[in-house]
Amino acid sequence: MSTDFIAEPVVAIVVAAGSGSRLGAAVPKALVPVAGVTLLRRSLTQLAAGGVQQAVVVVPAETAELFDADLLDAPLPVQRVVGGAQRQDSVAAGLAVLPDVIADAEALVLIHDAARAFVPSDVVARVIDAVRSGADAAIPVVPVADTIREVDEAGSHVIDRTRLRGVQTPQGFRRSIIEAAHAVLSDTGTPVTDDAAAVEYTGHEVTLVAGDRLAFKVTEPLDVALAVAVAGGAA
Ligand SMILES: Nc1ccn([C@@H]2O[C@H](COP(=O)(O)OP(=O)(O)OP(=O)(O)O)[C@@H](O)[C@H]2O)c(=O)n1
Ligand SMILES: C[C@](O)(CO)[C@H](O)COP(=O)(O)O
Repeated sequence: MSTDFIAEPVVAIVVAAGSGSRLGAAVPKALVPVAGVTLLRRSLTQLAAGGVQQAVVVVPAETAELFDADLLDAPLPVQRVVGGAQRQDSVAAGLAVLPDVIADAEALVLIHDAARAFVPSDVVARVIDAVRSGADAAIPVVPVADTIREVDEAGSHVIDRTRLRGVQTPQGFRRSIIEAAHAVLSDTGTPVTDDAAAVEYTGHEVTLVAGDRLAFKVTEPLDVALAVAVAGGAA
């Protein structure tokens, strides 16, 4: 009998179903080209380089067909699915098709914003390694660069930024844990802004790994200028 260790498969859910209203591009944000390569394709390439083996790509219902050409010859096997009104709905739509994509109940699931197109492959690998090593949830984080103030009715006060972290993606989970967490959110109508908050809501601990400024989220037009500079080419 072979005693070789067979690592669990790694599947990514890449959420690309946002409207991109703050960017205001003529095409869906995930299809915005930077130096000739779309944000979505860049994300898939970085995920594959970091150890992801297949992906579910969640796209907007109104423009779903526009994504087909970009997904031809993707750097890893991809299934396209339509998303929902909020990011959380889009993640849930991706999780819903996982049984069609992968049989292994203990697969690793990475959830990634297509808009974080320049995430370094070593960040992806760190997230995968942390979950493989036993973390229920692993997320990349970076220190906060600005001084931060909390505002309330009484005025505002400064927060100790040494205790704060900016949260990036991909966020990694054991499949059973993230599926159960999103089911609870759906049953209870609980909103979250990321998937680590979902598993935390269901009582799991979140492990932090080192993120990278390059995993910035393309959100506003200025971010495209940064993306072009990072890509080292013309828009
Ligand atoms: N209903 C939604 C909303 C967001 N997203 C995805 O979640 C990621 C993070 O969202 P953000 O970058 O803020 O994108 P948008 O919601 O599209 O941006 P905006 O708020 O400017 O409209 C993106 O990859 C986006 O496509 C999604 O799949 N489904
Ligand atoms: C998931 C996320 O990118 C982590 O920082 C962030 O919460 C997404 O927020 P958005 O408002 O949906 O872009």
